Amino acid sequence: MDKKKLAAEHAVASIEEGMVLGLGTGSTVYWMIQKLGELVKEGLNIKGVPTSQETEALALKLGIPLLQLADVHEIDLTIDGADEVSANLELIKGGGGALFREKMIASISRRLLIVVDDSKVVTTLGKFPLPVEVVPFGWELTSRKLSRFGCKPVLRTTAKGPFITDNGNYILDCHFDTIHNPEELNEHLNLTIGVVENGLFVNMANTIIVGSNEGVYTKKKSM
Ligand SMILES: O=C(CO)[C@H](O)[C@H](O)COP(=O)(O)O
Repeated sequence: MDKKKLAAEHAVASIEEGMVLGLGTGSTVYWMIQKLGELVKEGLNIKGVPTSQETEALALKLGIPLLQLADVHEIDLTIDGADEVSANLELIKGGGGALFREKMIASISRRLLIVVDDSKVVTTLGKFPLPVEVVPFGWELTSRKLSRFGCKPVLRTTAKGPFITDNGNYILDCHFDTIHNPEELNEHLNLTIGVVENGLFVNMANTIIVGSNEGVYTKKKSM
C-alpha cells in the first residue's frame, strides 16, 4: 500500500465522536480526509476546520461539516502532513504553500498529529527548502534580508508567475541545507519585516505517524 495512505488512514483511529478537527493540507492528509468523509456518511459527528482552500473544497465535496475559524476557540486534534520531521518532532511544512493557515490552526490545537512517509524523517532539518510566506510588496528586499540568515531564498513560481498563497502572499523557498537551531531561526525569521510566517513548526507536534514498507510506526514527543 502507498506509504502516505498507510500513515494517513492509521491516524483516523485517533478521531473521536464530537471532536473539532483541524484538517491539514497535502497529498498525505488527503487520504485521512477521504476516510473521514466515509465515517461522516456512516454517522460520525465531528466538525472540521480546514487549513487551506484546497482542503475546504475537498471536505465540502465529501460532506464533512465545517466551522468558520471565527467561531472556533480550541481544536481537539489537528491531523496534517509535513515535508521534514526531525528526531525532536520539529517540522518543516509549507511544501503545498499552506503554512500560515496550518500554523494558525496548529497553534489552537490541543494535539497536532503529523502523518508522513518515511522519506520525510531526517536527523537534522534543512535539506527541504524552508518555505517562508512574505508580503508581495518589497519581496526582493525581504529576500535579501532572509539571505543574511545563511540561506538562498528562491521565489516560488508557477507557469503564470509567482505562486500566490490563499492569503494573497508570495513564498520564498529558503535553501539552508542544514538548520542547526530551528527554534532560534523560527523567531528570527518572524521578526523580519515582510515575513508573514515561516514553515518551521517547533514544539507543536505531539505525535508522528510514519508509513514505511514495513508498516506504520508512531513517534511521540518526549515530555
Ligand atoms: O505543509 C504542507 C502544505 O503546506 C503539507 O503538509 C506538506 O507539504 C506535505 O505534503 P504532502 O503530504 O503532499 O507530501
